[in-house]
Amino acid sequence: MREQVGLAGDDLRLGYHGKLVVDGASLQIEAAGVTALVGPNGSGKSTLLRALARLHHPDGGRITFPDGVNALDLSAKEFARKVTLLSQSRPTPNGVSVRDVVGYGRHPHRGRWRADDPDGKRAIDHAMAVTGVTAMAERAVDELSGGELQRVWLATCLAQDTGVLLLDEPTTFLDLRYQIEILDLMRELADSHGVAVGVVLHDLNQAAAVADRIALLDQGRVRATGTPEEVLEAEALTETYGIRIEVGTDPATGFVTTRPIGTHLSRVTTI
Ligand SMILES: Nc1ncnc2c1ncn2[C@@H]1O[C@H](COP(=O)(O)OP(=O)(O)OP(=O)(O)O)[C@@H](O)[C@H]1O
Repeated sequence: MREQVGLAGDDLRLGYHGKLVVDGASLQIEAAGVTALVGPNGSGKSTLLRALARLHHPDGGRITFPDGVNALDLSAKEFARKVTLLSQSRPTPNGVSVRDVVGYGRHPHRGRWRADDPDGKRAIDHAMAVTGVTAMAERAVDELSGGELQRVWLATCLAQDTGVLLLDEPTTFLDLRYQIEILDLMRELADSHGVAVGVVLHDLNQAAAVADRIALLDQGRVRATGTPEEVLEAEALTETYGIRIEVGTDPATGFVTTRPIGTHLSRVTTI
């Protein structure tokens, strides 16, 4: 059984070309839980997630596992056995089959030969099954639709079989069925497999439904962290997003719901 790990960023300062875009952010991605990062465009969500995945070197602060190990001290392979990131865009390889792309996820578990990875086939088959891509296993990934490709990349992350799973807007491109299935899958991974899931979501109602904890980012700072009920609060959301947002409770599910109010349109709640 895979070890249960979480990941914490503490007082992170992150920038581009010498300009800080995340200034002193602290965030915990707890084992056996889903932590959602929400906030307006440009508030620093992707940069923060990429830093936790070691794809963006911090100008300050620490990234540690619960045992105190500094994430930056591990070898690339050791780190890749613990943490994976589904990023917003990846270059699509030409002429490579879905099965082979999902197999990339096994790379950190392989020695010099594929035979060194006895769990590989099971992990790849399982990852393809839960993301609904088994039927397209032999197709070339460059021939897939945006949503199909998104599911293949998610399968690649799942095949990596890490204790920490970071997802940057995983529901983008997906139709309603797969959006809900991926939210369900996140909960299943956290609840049944102890995975620490950190996910960037734009849909506050999806975040409220799936997350144990939410971090609200605002201009490079974590404005609030806590349960959905604590963080999704009308005044803070209205101030953060610059649009009036009403907050209520869905009588059917008990989840917090948010409703942005436009001049001509009000949001239709889908979850
Ligand atoms: N490669 C880059 N070079 C320079 N600045 C960047 C780069 N990537 C992001 N930024 C800037 O860093 C800030 C934070 O960007 P980031 O992508 O982390 O925000 P985000 O909250 O994920 O936004 P979105 O919701 O639009 O995806 C923004 O001001 C953005 O313009």
